[in-house]
Amino acid sequence: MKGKLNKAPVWALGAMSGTSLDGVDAALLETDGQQIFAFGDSGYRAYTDAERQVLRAALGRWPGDNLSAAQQVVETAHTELLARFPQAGIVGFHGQTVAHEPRGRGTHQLGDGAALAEALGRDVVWDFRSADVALGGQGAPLAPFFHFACARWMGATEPVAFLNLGGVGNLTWVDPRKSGPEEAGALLAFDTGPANAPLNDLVAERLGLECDRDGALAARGNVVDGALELFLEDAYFRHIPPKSLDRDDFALMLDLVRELGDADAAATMTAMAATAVMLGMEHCPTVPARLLVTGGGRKNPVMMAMLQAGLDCAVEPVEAAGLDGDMLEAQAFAYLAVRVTRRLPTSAPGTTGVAAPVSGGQIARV
Ligand SMILES: Nc1ncnc2c1ncn2[C@@H]1O[C@H](COP(=O)(O)OP(=O)(O)OP(=O)(O)O)[C@@H](O)[C@H]1O
Ligand SMILES: CC(=O)N[C@H]1[C@@H]2OC[C@@H](O2)[C@@H](O)[C@@H]1O[C@H](C)C(=O)O
Repeated sequence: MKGKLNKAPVWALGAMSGTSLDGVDAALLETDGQQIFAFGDSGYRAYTDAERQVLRAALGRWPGDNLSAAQQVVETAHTELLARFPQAGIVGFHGQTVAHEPRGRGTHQLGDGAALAEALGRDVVWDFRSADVALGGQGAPLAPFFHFACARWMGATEPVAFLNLGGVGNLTWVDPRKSGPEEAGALLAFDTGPANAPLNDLVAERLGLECDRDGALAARGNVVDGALELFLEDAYFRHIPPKSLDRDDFALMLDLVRELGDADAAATMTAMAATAVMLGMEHCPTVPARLLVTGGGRKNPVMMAMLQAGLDCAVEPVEAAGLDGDMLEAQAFAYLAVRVTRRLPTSAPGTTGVAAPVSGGQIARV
């Protein structure tokens, strides 16, 4: 009887606080840990400017540093948002990545799952990345197993690719004809390069803006080839995936546009993000039928046009396939939470470079 119950779909609530530090996304998903049965309500809780400053100060810090204020920000924002969704029995809590060095000190997500479980009175799955890193994987990206389920849900019959343009960019090539996400050759995933984070930092520093909304600034500028070429010389682009990045691994690219006017600097940084994706696409086993774009960067028409101009496949927001590009990552952590409770793998050699499929995550029970 227990085994039978374990296969039933459940409603799970996923929460993601991404590298662009804008806020927390939460979304409900009905799943058995393999198939998507239904998408549910979602919500967003922005960080205040004061909270964002506290989080920024925590970037690059590791456990043992005094991070109690930042941890409190993460836990309070999540508790406030997640309490709005009493429907879900289980919560998938990613937390806030503040440092990521898979070949060095590890990976660090702020937020204590046990504290959140107690505050919400619900079981919380958390610490999704550590086990993969401990076993030699990159610990990221983790959304690819969910991308496989999305491709199946869409009815895809040939390879498709998902691109997340968040603070960092990450690409997943999916072959939906494979039996499952852990099968060899089903997935290839990796971080492509910086996406919005350095562009946000540029416009914040120069103009006090949160982002280059709708690509308005980049649209008025010209791409400066010399700066773009210097950026593309970075060895990261030649590394064979899987590979992953920390938010600020490319922070020095701000120096490459330091002498440029605002519009040219924005256009050049937008081209840097788009060209990094184009180079990433060359690593895919086949040209996918379509590149479905999720994350905030899909709302930047300049970035999207540059991608379409440089690629041989259709470049479309995930909404073209019936998905929600603002919530895909939150949904992914709802999906992964159910997989963890059912001891199904959450990463594999093709997604993080881990030697064998691994089921990561800890479960904090109430
Ligand atoms: N209308 C818009 N025009 C241009 N850029 C936008 C727009 N809306 C959002 N963005 C960009 O998208 C970013 C937010 O993207 P998203 O929420 O996907 O990132 P994230 O989840 O925090 O990052 P990651 O996926 O790396 O963890 C914003 O910080 C901004 O740079
Ligand atoms: C260490 C970490 O938090 N990485 C994030 C980051 O943001 C985008 C990209 O870099 C991706 O690798 C990952 O997030 C998504 C949700 C993932 O794991 O799939």
